[in-house]
Amino acid sequence: MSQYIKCYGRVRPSARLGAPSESLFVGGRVVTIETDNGSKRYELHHIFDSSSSQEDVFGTVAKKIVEDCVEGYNGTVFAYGQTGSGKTHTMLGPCDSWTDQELMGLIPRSVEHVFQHLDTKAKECQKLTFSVSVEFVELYNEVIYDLLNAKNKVQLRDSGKDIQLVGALSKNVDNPLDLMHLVQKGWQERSTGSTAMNAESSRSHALLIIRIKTQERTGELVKERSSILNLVDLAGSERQTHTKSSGDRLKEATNINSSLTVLGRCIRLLADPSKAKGHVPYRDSHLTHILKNSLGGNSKTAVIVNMHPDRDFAQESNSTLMFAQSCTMIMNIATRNEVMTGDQESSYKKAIQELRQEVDETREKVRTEFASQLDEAEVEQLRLKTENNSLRLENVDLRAKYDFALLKYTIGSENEQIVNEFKKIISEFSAANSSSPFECIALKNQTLQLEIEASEKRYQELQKETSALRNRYQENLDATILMQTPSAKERRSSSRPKRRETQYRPSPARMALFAEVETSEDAVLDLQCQNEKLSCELSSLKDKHEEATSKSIETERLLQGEIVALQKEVSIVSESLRKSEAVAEGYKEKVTANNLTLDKLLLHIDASRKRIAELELSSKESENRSSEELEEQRLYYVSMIEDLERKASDEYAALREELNQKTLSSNLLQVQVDELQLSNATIKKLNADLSTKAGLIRSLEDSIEKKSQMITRLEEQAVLDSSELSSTKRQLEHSRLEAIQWRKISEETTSAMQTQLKDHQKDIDQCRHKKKLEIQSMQLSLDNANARVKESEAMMKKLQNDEKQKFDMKMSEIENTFKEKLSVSLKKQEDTIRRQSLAENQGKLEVMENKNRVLSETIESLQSQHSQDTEVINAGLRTRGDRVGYVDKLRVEKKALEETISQLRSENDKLKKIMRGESANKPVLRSQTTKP
Ligand SMILES: Nc1ncnc2c1ncn2[C@@H]1O[C@H](COP(=O)(O)OP(=O)(O)OP(=O)(O)O)[C@@H](O)[C@H]1O
Repeated sequence: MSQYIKCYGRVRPSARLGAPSESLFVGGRVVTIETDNGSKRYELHHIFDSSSSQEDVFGTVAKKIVEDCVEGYNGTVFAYGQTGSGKTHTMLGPCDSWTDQELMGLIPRSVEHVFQHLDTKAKECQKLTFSVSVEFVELYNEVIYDLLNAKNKVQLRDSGKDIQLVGALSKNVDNPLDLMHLVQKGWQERSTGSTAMNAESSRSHALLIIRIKTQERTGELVKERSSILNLVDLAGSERQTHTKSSGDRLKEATNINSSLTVLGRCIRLLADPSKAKGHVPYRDSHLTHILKNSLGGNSKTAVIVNMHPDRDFAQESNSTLMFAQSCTMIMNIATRNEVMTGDQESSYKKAIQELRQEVDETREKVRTEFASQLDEAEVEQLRLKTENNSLRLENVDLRAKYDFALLKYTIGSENEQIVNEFKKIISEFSAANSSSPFECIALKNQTLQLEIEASEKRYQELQKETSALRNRYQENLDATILMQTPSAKERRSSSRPKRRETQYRPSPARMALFAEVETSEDAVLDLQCQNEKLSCELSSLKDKHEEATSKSIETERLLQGEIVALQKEVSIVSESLRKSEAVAEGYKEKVTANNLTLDKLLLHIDASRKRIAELELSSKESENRSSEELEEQRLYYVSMIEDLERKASDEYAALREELNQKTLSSNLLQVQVDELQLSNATIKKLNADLSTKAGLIRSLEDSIEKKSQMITRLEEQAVLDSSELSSTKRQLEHSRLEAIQWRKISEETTSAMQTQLKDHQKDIDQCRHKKKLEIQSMQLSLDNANARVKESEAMMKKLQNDEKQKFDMKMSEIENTFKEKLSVSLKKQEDTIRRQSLAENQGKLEVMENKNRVLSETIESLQSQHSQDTEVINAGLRTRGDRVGYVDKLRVEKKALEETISQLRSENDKLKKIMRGESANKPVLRSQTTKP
């Protein structure tokens, strides 16, 4: 991670008594300084004014660096400024204040925070162990002293990767108090002195080095992190005139100034991008050498520049601010110092297994919770059912009472009383069933109905009575009429008016009858009145009934509506329940689907990780192979060239010796020439080998190209994976939104699922991030390998060309000199040999010719003897046995003679060969000498 050095300013309170004359004006990130040459404006990461607290400074400057240190990044904080500007105040705090929560400086706060953060991490992760060690040194007059060990001298060793303090005591600590005790002890040892500006001025640069190591175990995987936290309090950067120093103080100041000058030089170079990659003179001073990694290296660095606000120090403050400005331009590349050991694959597998187990456990928990809630709901349902049953029973009881009352009522005895009793029961009933108005009204209705029926019955009875009385009255009336009406004779004589009237006098029985009729008529009238009253009552009752009926209908309607609404609600609720069940099912399915996707993703991640590992392995292998091969080739060629050089020089020496001594024969020279030819052939072969190796390198490059393509494909795959992930995320989000609408259980399930999935998501993101980092690192290593291969190839080619050229030149030189000398000596030798051999062979030839002559003479004599013998044999050997014996004897003799002849011939041939050989050697030698 590359980032610029963070630079902060801090202005101390004015030291002047009375009216201060300040030259520094702070405004957030900007500070304006008024100098003799006008006002200047500087912008840093933050400027702390004189009212800023120690806590503010620590929180802004060092807290994050300390936390990053615990996470494996190197960190440095150093204070720069003129003497008395508040560097020690900022870094350590006022004298003996490191237990004062308000005044303690950056070092005690950092120490406390390191342990706090480590403890928190250890609590979060049970398998985390850590160790903290501390070194404390000072740099005084360009010598490093150990402040923890009686100011022993310390040497610097630059391992390339980091700077080691050889001879410095490193103390292990496990709590902030112990560490601060060491710091306090060391600080007392520090070189201080009194100057004109500070009674207790630091005359050395103090370096507190805290080394943090953490080890985190996840399954088989062990993650080891190590980091260094440098807390530096520099000596004052002032000019000598201000300190009014002399003697030792002056020497100290000169040394301080020289080291700070080197620091300034390094920073100026690092701040200039065109020069930053060039040579930076870190080694010119111990201070810059120790801070090498903190300036443009592997560290997260913060600089605090301390300043006096007073006008007297404006120039110093200005140069301090210029230093700070340069620091803001320095780029550091901080990387985590982390090493992973153990079986990564199995640890990942284990982690996945643990996650799966967690998922299963959460699922089981949700399931049991859901089941318990269902049980509770069932119990509640049961309770309601029993309550309902008891109410029903009560209702039945009341109905029985009501029926009894009704029976009594229908019997008709004590109507009013029964009605009252009935009403009482009804009211009781309605009181008991206050929750059910519908039933109450129905009962009231029924009561009224019964009342009406009773009234109707009474009315009918009365009507019957009335009709019976009316009949009786009619009968009586008819009888009276009969009695009053005269017979036909009488009717005829009825024309006689008054006489008959006056003559008719009713009998007493008839009079009684009349009276009875009159009473019955009165009774009928009474009854009619009663009847009318009753009909009135009836009509009013009917009205009431109708009213009650309409009311009951209305209520019934309302209740029906309510029932319908309730039923609807119930159906909605049951529907929603069904839906939520379906949704829950859907969730379950989604969970399983998500799990499957997760599994797939994990598998995919596994596969890609394996692929990456394979690729890494193969790239490493190919890298190793190519580097090994190149190394081998280089060594081989170097050895070959050396061999050849050696051989050539040996040969050259031998030849020179031979030439000087002139004793070796031309055959040996011929052999050497042949060897040289052979070596030429070997060189050609080597050239051919080189071309094949170049082909091999080209094929390696191809394979690297292929691998990089594969990496891009993997990256594309990762992008695809991420899109897949985002779609899964969207799905999950949608599901979550759906889930919010439903019941609490579903919400809980969803939230549980969400947290679960978030965790997975986090894991997946982490895995993706790791994968990306791995791919990046692989890419980097591949690029490096490519670059190295190319470099080594170019080097090899150059080397080969150089060596070849050298070799060719040497060879041609040797060849030329050799040929020159050889041709001269060969000519001489040839002449002598030719002369000698001619002389020798001439004599031998003569001898041989003599021998030949003798032999041919012998052959001729033998042939003549043979013819003579044949004649003798033909004449003398008469018997077959004689002939055979003689022939055998002759054969033996012939054989012996033939052997002698063949010997002589071979001798002759040899001589001829020698003769011919000499003459055949001549052109070869000549051709060698004349060849270019
Ligand atoms: N921000 C501040 N608030 C209060 N007092 C301060 C502050 N800064 C410095 N001082 C006081 O100023 C005096 C000098 O400060 P300090 O010793 O820290 O300076 P220094 O830069 O370390 O000097 P030197 O380089 O000579 O060691 C001390 O008495 C200190 O308490």
